[in-house]
Formats: sequence, C-alpha cells, structure tokens
Amino acid sequence: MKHDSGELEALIKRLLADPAMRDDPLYFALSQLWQQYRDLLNRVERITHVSDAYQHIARQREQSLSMRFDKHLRQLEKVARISDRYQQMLRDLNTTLQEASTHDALTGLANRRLLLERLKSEAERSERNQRPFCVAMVDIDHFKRVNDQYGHDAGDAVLIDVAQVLESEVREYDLCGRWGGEEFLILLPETELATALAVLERVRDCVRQRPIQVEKQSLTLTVSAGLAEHRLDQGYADTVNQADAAMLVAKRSGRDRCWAGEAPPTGAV
Ligand SMILES: Nc1nc2c(ncn2[C@@H]2O[C@H](COP(=O)(O)OP(=O)(O)OP(=O)(O)O)[C@@H](O)[C@H]2O)c(=O)[nH]1
Repeated sequence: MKHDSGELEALIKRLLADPAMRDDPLYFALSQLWQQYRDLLNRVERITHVSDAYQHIARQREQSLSMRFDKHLRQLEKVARISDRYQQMLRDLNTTLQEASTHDALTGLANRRLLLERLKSEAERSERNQRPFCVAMVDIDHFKRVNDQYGHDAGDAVLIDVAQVLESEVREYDLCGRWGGEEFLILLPETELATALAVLERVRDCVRQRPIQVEKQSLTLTVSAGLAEHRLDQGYADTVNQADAAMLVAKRSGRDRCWAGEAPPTGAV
C-alpha cells in the first residue's frame, strides 16, 4: 500500500498517540525514527533559512553597490563638467593673453612685437624663395593738431578710425600694424615695389576720401607713406629704416603722398 507523505505522517502521528501501541515492540523504533525525521527536517529548514537570508543580504549588497556606482558616476560626470569648463576658461584666458601680447590695445591692429616677428619670418622666407617683399611706413599728417584742438580722446578715436581704413584697404595676405604713436607699418609679402606703391596709393586715397567725425565735426585727414623693398643683402631692420626715411621724404615733400625707394640726397627734396 502506497501512502503519500502527508497521509503517512498523519498515520505515524496517530499510531504514536495511540496508548494501545505503547506495548507494541515496534513502538520504540517508530518513535525514534519519527524523532530523527523531525530533527532532520528542522536542520534542513534552518539551512534553507540561512541560505535565503544570505541570498537576501547578497541581493541588497548588490543593489547598494550599483546605487553607489551610479552615485560615483554622477559625481565623476560633475567633476568632468567642471574640468571641461575650467579648461575652456584656461583656453579663453590663453587666447586673451596671446591677443594682448601681439595686438595693440587701442586699435586692435598687430603691435610692434608681432610686426617684428612677421618681418623676421618674412625676411627668412624671402631668402629661401628668392622672392621680394615690401615694407610701408604710414604716418598721419599733422596728427598733433587733432590732439591739441579736440583732446587726446578724440585723437584716440581718430587713430582707431584710420587703423580701420588701413586694415580694410590692405590685401588679405598683407599685415597692417601699429608701429607706435600715429605711425603704422604695413608688411606686403611677395610684392615688388611697383605693386606695393599701387596698394599704398589706394590706401592713402581712401583715408583722404573718408571724413572722420570728431565732436560733430567732419575732419579730412591725410597720411604720408614711405615704401622700401627688402633686399636680400640686408637685414629687415634696414628695410624698415629705409621705409621710415622714405616716409620722411614724403612728409618733407608736402605730405599726403607716398615715396618709394631710396631717399634722395639731403636737401634734394
Ligand atoms: N591721442 C593720441 N595721441 C598720440 C598717441 N600716440 C602719439 N600721439 C600723439 O601724436 C602726435 C604726433 O605728433 P608729431 O610727431 O608732431 O607729428 P604730427 O603732428 O602728426 O605731424 P607730422 O607727422 O609732421 O605730419 C603727438 O602729439 C603725440 O602725443 C596716442 O596713442 N593717442
């Protein structure tokens, strides 16, 4: 006869509870077996319980690890964002410093330092390629009068205005910078004297054609320019000096003009 486990357990309980069974020789063996069976069951249940608890803790730990991981990830993302912003700030600052060290604060044109750097590299390039380049020195005529009559601020505004005209009139590959005071230097790479003179005549004409507003008055300004072509047997500083000397000839000749090449002997103009 086959019992299912539930029926069998109920049968054993009934037998062990029956007083008439006490004298049965199998009673002792059955009760011992029953006790062993229950002890075994208790132990299995305890082990299962411990295992369940362990798995629960492990799950919780896993969950809190992933939560901790997410939190750290968010913190790292925040740090990365701050670091990106910081690096962008440094890059901007670097650009500003670079700009300030190479450009004139008033006019925004290249400053003397950048002009000298470019003159040096242009002289080297010219030697390598055996190609000429020209340097022009441009000076505003009677600029002191503007300062004297309208004040230094008006003089500054005039410098900015003239600088804009020069910058917009030279070619893209020319470099126009402020040499100092009311003097501007234009570097014309790979250009012969005749072409440079044509560019400078156009620039000069533009300044004269464009009245500048100073304190509700319209001023007509002129510039004088001196031009020199770089020679391979001389340094770029000599070329700059020649352009300066040529500019002084233009001034002495009556201003509002360009002078190209060697200065005539003293007293000839
Ligand atoms: N407003 C202003 N004036 C400046 C600046 N730098 C130089 N100057 C003035 O530029 C004037 C130059 O005068 P001068 O060298 O006598 O030359 P000029 O009056 O232009 O006469 P010519 O060059 O002979 O035609 C001086 O009054 C300087 O003070 C500047 O940054 N701003």
